[in-house]
Amino acid sequence: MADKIKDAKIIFVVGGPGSGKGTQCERIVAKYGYTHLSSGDLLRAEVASGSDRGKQLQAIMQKGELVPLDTVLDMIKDAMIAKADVSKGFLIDGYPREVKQGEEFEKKIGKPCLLLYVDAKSETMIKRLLKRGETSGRSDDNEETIKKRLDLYYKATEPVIAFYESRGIVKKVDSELPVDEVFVQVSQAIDSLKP
Ligand SMILES: Nc1ncnc2c1ncn2[C@@H]1O[C@H](COP(=O)(O)OP(=O)(O)O)[C@@H](O)[C@H]1O
Ligand SMILES: Nc1ncnc2c1ncn2[C@H]1C[C@H](O)[C@@H](COP(=O)(O)OP(=O)(O)O)O1
Ligand SMILES: [Mg+2]
Repeated sequence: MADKIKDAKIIFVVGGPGSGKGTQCERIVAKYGYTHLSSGDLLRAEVASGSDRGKQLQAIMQKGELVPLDTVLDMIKDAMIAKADVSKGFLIDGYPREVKQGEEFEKKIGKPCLLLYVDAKSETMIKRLLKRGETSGRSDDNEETIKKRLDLYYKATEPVIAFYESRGIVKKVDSELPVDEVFVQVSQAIDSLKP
């Protein structure tokens, strides 16, 4: 099982909260048929299940903090194994959020061929998240938690981009632009991958 995943295309999708990762992933799924796995969505599904573990996760996420590495990585790995037979490639959205997460992923699962860096200004991300918060029902889309998520992004997640830049696999897209125009850049990044 794990061997099958090793041969699959793995794309990390990294960017600040509200930068537009989920939006672009949806478009990628529609055009390229890749499997979209969002660490945040997997965690929210666990919260929705009402399990004890879900309750612990909810408390952490509401504070804008990172849940334990092993929890997220196990969830992603299980979801990848479940799709290994049918997937043309995996979009790993919202992971890694710190360099250590990337290192552990590579030890346990495999190497990414691309890191898609979805870049937007912090003012833009705040504006989008507050707007999303009007309808998302997400307990972390409020002003106080947004500020914490942004701080943590700059502190813990930006170093992830530098880490993979040294490996030459980072493609940055300008997510200040309208969704369609961002997706033109995303498509170019994906089309440039070797088969
Ligand atoms: N390029 C864009 N221009 C304008 N609004 C955008 C753009 N990309 C995303 N949004 C909006 O910003 C919000 C956050 O996008 P989302 O894809 O959920 O971000 P993330 O998954 O990175 O948190 C959503 O409400 C989305 O509709
Ligand atoms: N890889 C990861 N490691 C630790 N915590 C994570 C995680 N991915 C998500 N979480 C937790 C903490 C985040 O603040 C919360 C929401 O994540 P998300 O849905 O990816 O946010 P967004 O798409 O707005 O960037 O879930
Ligand atoms: Mg998202």
